[in-house]
Amino acid sequence: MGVSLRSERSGHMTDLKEINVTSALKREAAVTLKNCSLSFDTVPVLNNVNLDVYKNEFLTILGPSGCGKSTLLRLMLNLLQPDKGGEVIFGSDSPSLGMVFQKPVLMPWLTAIKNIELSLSLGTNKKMFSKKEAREKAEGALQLVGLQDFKNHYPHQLSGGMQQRIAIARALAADPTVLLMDEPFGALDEFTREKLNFELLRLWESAETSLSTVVMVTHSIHESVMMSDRVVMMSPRPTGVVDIIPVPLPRPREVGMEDHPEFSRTVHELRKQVKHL
Ligand SMILES: Nc1ncnc2c1ncn2[C@@H]1O[C@H](COP(=O)(O)OP(=O)(O)OP(=O)(O)O)[C@@H](O)[C@H]1O
Repeated sequence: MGVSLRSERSGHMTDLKEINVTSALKREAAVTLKNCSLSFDTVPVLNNVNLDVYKNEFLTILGPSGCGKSTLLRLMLNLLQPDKGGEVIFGSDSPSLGMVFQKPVLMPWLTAIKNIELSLSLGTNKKMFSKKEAREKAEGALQLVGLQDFKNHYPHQLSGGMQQRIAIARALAADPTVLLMDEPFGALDEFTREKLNFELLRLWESAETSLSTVVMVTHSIHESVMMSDRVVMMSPRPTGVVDIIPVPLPRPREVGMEDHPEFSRTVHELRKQVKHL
């Protein structure tokens, strides 16, 4: 079976045919969750989650509503800490993290480019980028998502899909190597959602971005199979990892890949799992 991997240096896709990939390559983790449990007050949410997120992979997370998927991302972002005994371990070259939420959360009084510049002037970014660099980074990021001509538009002058592209540009502007996405396209119509799915894959595959790893929470089985290398299936709360299902589809993923026999087989396997949750 042909399996495609993203080459670390160039970002180009390589077909490795008839090779047992698991044994041929030792995969390095970008982020590891080790024995992670977490409760809010007395309510247990995560129950001993163990997960390796590999460098250069596109990982999706599926699970019932309220099971703790966003909580898992917040652990990776260091916004929450696991209960005693749990650890979030980052890979050897300390990946930088970017985050995209379900809603774009743009400042309505700032233009698209000013929204991005603002994010580059906050927290640790503040020390990293001068004003001039922030402007250049913001312009570059807008170009990546194809919205350079809308840089002076305010959020209310942009469609929902365009606003979400600005949110992606904002996350990419600081050159993250790991991008965490919490149902980023959940609020969009199907047409826009599919378009942005392929745009995101193009950005991840492109040598123009520093992106190596994407972790995306989604409610859509179809989206998880179309986008990812592996799908993590979570159980209802208190949540653990039920299974991790590889998606043996070639890359680049394209429109029409739904006709690939592995697409329907993987969708079927995931549906069976969801039924038993
Ligand atoms: N800050 C908080 N304080 C108390 N409880 C919280 C907090 N944040 C989340 N929870 C609870 O933790 C559980 C998991 O929430 P989380 O948002 O991680 O789930 P989810 O799987 O992302 O849900 P959905 O798919 O509906 O977005 C829920 O029961 C929620 O009520």
